[in-house]
Amino acid sequence: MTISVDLKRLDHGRDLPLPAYQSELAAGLDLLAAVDGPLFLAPGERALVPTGLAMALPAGYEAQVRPRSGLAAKHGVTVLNTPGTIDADYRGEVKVILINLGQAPFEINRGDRIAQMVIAPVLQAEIREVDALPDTRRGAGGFGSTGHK
Ligand SMILES: O=c1ccn([C@H]2C[C@H](O)[C@@H](COP(=O)(O)OP(=O)(O)OP(=O)(O)O)O2)c(=O)[nH]1
Ligand SMILES: [Mg+2]
Repeated sequence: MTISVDLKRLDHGRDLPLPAYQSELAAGLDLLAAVDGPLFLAPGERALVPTGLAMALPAGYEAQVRPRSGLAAKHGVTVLNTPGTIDADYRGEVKVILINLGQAPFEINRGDRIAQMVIAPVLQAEIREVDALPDTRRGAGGFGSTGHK
């Protein structure tokens, strides 16, 4: 299914290409780093990386900021708060909280594809407080209660 999403390139991202799906049925749009110069992430270090983008999602949708598996597998670099949540009413700059969990410093340059953004439908719940919840077979069992293998 396809929906329209309004994206705005901010001044410091004006020269960067718009995020794009990299294959016909890709789920995520790659997000680019709108940094001025190289940004070095030491092992264990994190950074709030600008994308130079703002957006307006339709009501009923969110955008999820997710890691790229290549960066994670090759360099240990991931999105700290994955999946990051972009609310439909957010008009600020989309930023990516990257963390280097690898053992070597990681360099980010302008235009590098640092994360991906998945547009997804989201429901808002109408919360009703109750005194009792319906019984189930699982009950309060969790956290490995069904076995460990
Ligand atoms: O990876 C992220 C996560 C969030 N945001 C922006 C969009 C989102 O709509 C807003 C708030 O995010 P969130 O609700 O996760 O953060 P918070 O700490 O709860 O901040 P707030 O009190 O502003 O909601 O920040 C990003 O740009 N990147
Ligand atoms: Mg919040």
